[in-house]
Amino acid sequence: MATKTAGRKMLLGGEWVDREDRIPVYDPENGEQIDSVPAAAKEDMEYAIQVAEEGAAIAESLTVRERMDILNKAAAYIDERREEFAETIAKEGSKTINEARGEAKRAAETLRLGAEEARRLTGESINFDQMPGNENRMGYYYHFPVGVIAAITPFNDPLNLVAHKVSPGIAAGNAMIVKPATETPLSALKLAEALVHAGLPKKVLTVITGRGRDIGDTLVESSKVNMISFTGGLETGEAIAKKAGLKKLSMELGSNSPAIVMADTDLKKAADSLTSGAFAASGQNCLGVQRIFIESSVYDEFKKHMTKAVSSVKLGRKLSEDTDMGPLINEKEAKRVQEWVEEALDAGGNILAGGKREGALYHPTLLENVPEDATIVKEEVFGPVVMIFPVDSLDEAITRSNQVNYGLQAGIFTKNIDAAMKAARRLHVGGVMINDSSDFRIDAMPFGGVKGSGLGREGVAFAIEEMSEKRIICFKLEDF
Ligand SMILES: NC(=O)c1ccc[n+]([C@@H]2O[C@H](COP(=O)([O-])OP(=O)(O)OC[C@H]3O[C@@H](n4cnc5c(N)ncnc54)[C@H](O)[C@@H]3O)[C@@H](O)[C@H]2O)c1
Ligand SMILES: O=C[C@H](O)CS(=O)(=O)O
Repeated sequence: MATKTAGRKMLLGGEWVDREDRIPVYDPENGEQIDSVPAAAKEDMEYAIQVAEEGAAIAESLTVRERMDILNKAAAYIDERREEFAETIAKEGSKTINEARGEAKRAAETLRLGAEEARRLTGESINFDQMPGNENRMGYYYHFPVGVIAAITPFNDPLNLVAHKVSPGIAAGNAMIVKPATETPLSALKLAEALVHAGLPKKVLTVITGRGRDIGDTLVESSKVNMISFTGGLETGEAIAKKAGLKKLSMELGSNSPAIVMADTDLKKAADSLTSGAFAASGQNCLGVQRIFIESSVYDEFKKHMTKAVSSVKLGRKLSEDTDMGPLINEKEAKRVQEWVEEALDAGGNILAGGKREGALYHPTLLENVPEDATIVKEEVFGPVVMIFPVDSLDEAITRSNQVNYGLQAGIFTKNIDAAMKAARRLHVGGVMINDSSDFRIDAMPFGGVKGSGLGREGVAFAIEEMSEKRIICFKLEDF
C-alpha cells in the first residue's frame, strides 16, 4: 500500500482547517489511497455559508484591477507548477498525464479569461427619451454581483471545471463556496492554494470537502446562497433544482453526443477524430462521442477505419507518456459500462473492438447493430464505448441524433456546406462542430446544452453574466 501522505486540509472561512473524520482519496488505477481530505459536517457547511455572506461584501469591494491581478497571478501560479497540478489530476482521477497537462494548461487560461472579463463587465446608457415625456431623463445600467455562489463540481475535470466557476465568480465580485467531487477533491484544493497565494482575501473562497449526504442539502437549500452553479449528472441536477428554491441556477449536465459522417468526407480522418472524441478521459467526458451515424454507402469502409483506430488506442499506466487511455473513476463505473454493453449484445448488438474489463479499466469499445431502445443508446454511457449506425440520409441522421433527452454538442463530417448548415440548424444541441467531433471546446466559447444537458451557458464571458445582476440608474433632471 502507498504510504498515506499527510492529509490535506480544506479551506473554510479563510483558514486551512482539518477534521478528524476524513475521506480517503484513491488512485483508480490501483485502488491505492493517495491522500485524504476532511469530511466536513453539516455545521461546517452552515459556518461556510455564514462566512460567505461576509465574504460577499469583501469580494464586491475588490476593485476590478484587484480581481484581475488575483486571477492573473493564480494563473501564473498554475503555469509555474503545471506538472504538479497535472500529476494531482492524473493520480486522483482517470486522466493520463498528457490529458492532465492539457487540463492544467486550460485551467490557467480559464483564470486569465476571468481577468479579461472582469475588465469588460460594464453596462451601457439607456435612451429614456425614446418614450415621449422622458426628455429630461438620462441613465445607464451596470452589473453587480449575485452575492454567494455555491459551485458544485464533477470528478472528471477536477481542476478546469472548478476554474470555470471560480474565475467568473470572482471576476464578478462574488463569494464562492466550492464543493468538489468526493472522488477528486485534491485539484480543487490546489486551485484554492493558487488563489490564496495570489492574494484572494479571506472569506471570499471556501473549498469544502465532504460527503454529499452530509453537506449537500445544507448548501443547496440555504436561502443565503444566491446561486447554484452545478456541473454533474442529470439526475443530481434535477434533485438539486427541486431542493434549491428561489435562486439562480446554472446547470451543466449530462450528454449523449452524436456525430454524423457523410459520404463526401475523408473517412479515415473522421474515424481518427471520432476515436479521440470517444475515448478522451476514458469516455468520462460530457462531450464524448457516443453515437455515430454514417451514410450507408460508406458504412463498411468507415467501419474498417473506425475499428482499426479504436483497436489502436494505447492502454497503460496513467503517468506513462505514451498511454492514450486510463481507467474509469472506479471499478463500480467500469462494471456499469460492462453491464450496459452486455445488455446491448443480448439485444442483438455486436462488438467490433474492445468489450473487456480489467478492474476499473474498460477497454475502448466499438459496437454496431445496437437497437435504438438499448440503455447504452438512450442514456449517457460516460465511459469508453462508441456505437456506429448506418443511415440512408442526412435527415435520418439528424432525426436519430435528436432522439435522446440530451443536447450538448454534436459533430458532422462533410464537405457540403448545405449539409453542414442543415445540421447546424436542425441538431437540437448547444453546439455543432463541423468537421470535428462533438468533443471540441475552447474555454472562451459559450458552453452548455438543451434538454437534459442543462440550463444556461458557461464559458467565462457567459458565466460572468449569469453570476451578475443588472441595476438600472435613471436621473430625472430639471432643465438641461
Ligand atoms: N455539461 C458539462 O459541462 C459537464 C461537464 C463535466 C461533467 N458533466 C456531467 O457530470 C457527470 C459525471 O460527473 P459526476 O459523476 O461527478 O456527477 P454527479 O452528479 O454524481 O456529482 C457531481 C457533483 O454533485 C455532488 N452531489 C451529488 N449529489 C448531491 C446532492 N444531493 N447535493 C449536492 N451535491 C451533490 C457530487 O458530490 C459532485 O460534487 C456526467 O453526467 C457528465 O456528463 C457535465
Ligand atoms: O466533461 C465535460 C467537459 O466540460 C468537457 S471539456 O473538458 O471542458 O472540454
